Amino acid sequence: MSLLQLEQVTRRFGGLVAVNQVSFKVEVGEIFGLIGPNGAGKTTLFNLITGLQPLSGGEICFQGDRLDRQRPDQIAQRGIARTFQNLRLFNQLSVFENVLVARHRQARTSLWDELIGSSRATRQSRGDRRRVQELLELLELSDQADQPAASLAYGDRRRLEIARALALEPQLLLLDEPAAGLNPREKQDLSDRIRAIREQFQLTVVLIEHHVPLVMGLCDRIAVLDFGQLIALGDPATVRQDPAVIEAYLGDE
Ligand SMILES: Nc1ncnc2c1ncn2[C@@H]1O[C@H](COP(=O)(O)OP(=O)(O)OP(=O)(O)O)[C@@H](O)[C@H]1O
Repeated sequence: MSLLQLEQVTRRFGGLVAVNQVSFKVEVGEIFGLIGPNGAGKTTLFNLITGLQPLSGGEICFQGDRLDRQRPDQIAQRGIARTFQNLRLFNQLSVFENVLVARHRQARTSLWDELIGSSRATRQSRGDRRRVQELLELLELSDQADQPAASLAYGDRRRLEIARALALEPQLLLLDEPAAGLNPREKQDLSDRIRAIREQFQLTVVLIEHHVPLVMGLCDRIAVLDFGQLIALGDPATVRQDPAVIEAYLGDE
C-alpha cells in the first residue's frame, strides 16, 4: 500500500481551478519532489493534504485511510507534519521553546496530569526536553537554543522550522520551499541533511522546491504541476527530458 495516495484531487477558488484532477502516489521512504511554475498549485496541494483547505473533488488517502474529511489536528496526529513557505515560528520564544511547544502538541499526558505534577507528566516532560535537545543537535541549533527565534540568521530559522516539524514525530514530512533564500553552500547542506533525516527517522518526504538542481539531485521521483495539472511524473532523468516540462518550467531556467 502506498503511504499517500491522491486520486483526482481538485480545488477550485471561484472560477479558478488551482488543482485540477491530480492523481499520484508517494511510497514509504521516498523523497518526492513537487515542482512547477509560480501559481501551479503546489502549496494548495500541501494545504489540501494537511486539511487546511477542503477539497472541491477527489480523494486523499494516507496508509489507506481517507484524510480529506479530517481536521488539520487529526491529520497531524496521523503522522503528517509540514513546514511553510513563509516561516511560522514563535519569534519571541527561544529556539528550544519553539521546538518544545511543537512537542507538546502531540503530548500523550492530560492537562490534569500536568497540573497535579503526576509522575507520568514528569516523565513525559523529561523525555520531551531530551528529544528537543536531540533535534537541536541534529539540526545544528544547540548553540542557539536559548536565543529568541527572531534573532536567528535566515538559514538557521529554516532549520528550526524543520526541527519543529520533526518534533511531531511524523511519518510523512512536507517541506514547502525549504531552500528558499539559502546560499549555494546552505542549499547543498540542506540537501544532505534532508537525506540524513530520512535515514535516521525512516521518514517519507515530499518537498516543494524551485531550485531545480537541488530537486534533481535529491528526489527519487518528481511530479510536475502546471496550471493545476499534473504534466509529468517520474525519476529526475525522465522528468528532465520531458518536452512538456521543458516548455512549462525547466525551459526558462
Ligand atoms: N485562498 C486562495 N484564494 C484564491 N485563490 C488562491 C488561493 N490560494 C491560492 N490561490 C490561487 O491558486 C493558484 C495556485 O496557487 P499556489 O499558491 O498553490 O501555487 P504554487 O504553485 O504554490 O505557487 P508558488 O510557487 O508561487 O508558491 C494561484 O493562481 C493562486 O493565486
